[in-house]
Amino acid sequence: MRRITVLGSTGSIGVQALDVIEKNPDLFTVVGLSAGSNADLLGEQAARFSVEHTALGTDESVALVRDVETDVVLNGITGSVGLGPTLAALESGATLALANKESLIVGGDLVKQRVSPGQLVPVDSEHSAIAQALRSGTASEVRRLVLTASGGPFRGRARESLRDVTPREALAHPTWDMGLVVTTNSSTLVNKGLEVIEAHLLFDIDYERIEVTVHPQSIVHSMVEFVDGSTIAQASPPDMRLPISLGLSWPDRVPGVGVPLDWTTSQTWTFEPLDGEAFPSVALAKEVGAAGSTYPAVFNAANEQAVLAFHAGRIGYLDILDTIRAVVDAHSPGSDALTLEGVLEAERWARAEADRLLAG
Ligand SMILES: NC(=O)C1=CN([C@@H]2O[C@H](COP(=O)(O)OP(=O)(O)OC[C@H]3O[C@@H](n4cnc5c(N)ncnc54)[C@H](OP(=O)(O)O)[C@@H]3O)[C@@H](O)[C@H]2O)C=CC1
Ligand SMILES: CC(=O)[C@@H](O)[C@H](O)COP(=O)(O)O
Ligand SMILES: [Mn+2]
Repeated sequence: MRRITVLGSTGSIGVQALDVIEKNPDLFTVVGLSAGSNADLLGEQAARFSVEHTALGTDESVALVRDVETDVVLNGITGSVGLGPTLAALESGATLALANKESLIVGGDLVKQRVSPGQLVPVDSEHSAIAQALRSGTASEVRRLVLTASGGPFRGRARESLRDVTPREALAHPTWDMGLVVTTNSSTLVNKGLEVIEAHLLFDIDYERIEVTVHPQSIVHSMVEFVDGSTIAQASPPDMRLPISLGLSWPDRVPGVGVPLDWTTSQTWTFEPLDGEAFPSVALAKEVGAAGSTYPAVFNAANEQAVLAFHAGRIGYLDILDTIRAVVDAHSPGSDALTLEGVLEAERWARAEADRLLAG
């Protein structure tokens, strides 16, 4: 029986994780829950799972992770505020099932240095797919990683045609039902850019050997190409409960957690190149990833500010990418080795710089 702490239990990942746990009472028990501000739902969840320890906000989430003995911490918080809880989870010695990709991306080596072998299990669907595919080979046999992208709701559109799209249109994801930030990021392809950096950090593969292909059906969740020309892909209908369950029970699979593909009906899976002119975010993310230091933190923080401003109706859709680019260009990182204070300071600067540009 694994004891699970779910951070961000009131969100999309958190609610689906509790569904997996509830259906598998012989495998999992919940010992801690946290949310940002939704105290009502958190209270209901605590009552439903008889959980004694709950937390609201980042500081309480960190304390929860430190104080409550647990086998697995699922970090389902959204945004780089998840960094403190991620570091606390690693320090606690528990397995970290990581949906909160932002904490790995902004923390970079600071996070990696704290990870014991096998301690971090990716929950993001693409990275779970790669981790599953890598069970069939060693890292030295990998030629490249190929991340799939749905292409989002604006796939096939030219950049200029996106100037007046609304928040509602940006939230109409074609295949996944997710929280506001990651859904918006899918529409701009910033999510895929973040995921390229995440893949580099998780699997130690150079950026030149990480590619993105657009796969609108979101059935193949990513692929590993090996040195002999073999490619192993992981495929399943789009349902996060599968990678969440693997995060909670790695390396074991949870029987019945997902519905398998139906091979009795016709289906078509398509793959097409990413339109880098309409969606420059992946190329920009590779640039900031390769630059390293505090650049990924600045990229992410500028995006978080711009996404909030877009949903508040303060800026247009194309301003999101323009702002990220301008903030990244204006950034000059300190020359010293990456420190937590350095990352937090770079983030503060990037948020202020983004807000200044957006207000203008
Ligand atoms: N949803 C999905 O299918 C996928 C999500 N991911 C990643 O998983 C993470 C979560 O995404 P998603 O579930 O969609 O997001 P949601 O917006 O649906 O949920 C976010 C959760 O984080 C909580 N939260 C926000 N701020 C804080 C804070 N300061 N301290 C503690 N908890 C906080 C929210 O609480 P409250 O409700 O109180 O605001 C909520 O429980 C993101 O990093 C995303 O990129 C990755 C792959 C797929
Ligand atoms: C389900 C999941 O992992 C999301 O991060 C997903 O990747 C979003 O889809 P796209 O970014 O490919 O549109
Ligand atoms: Mn993903």
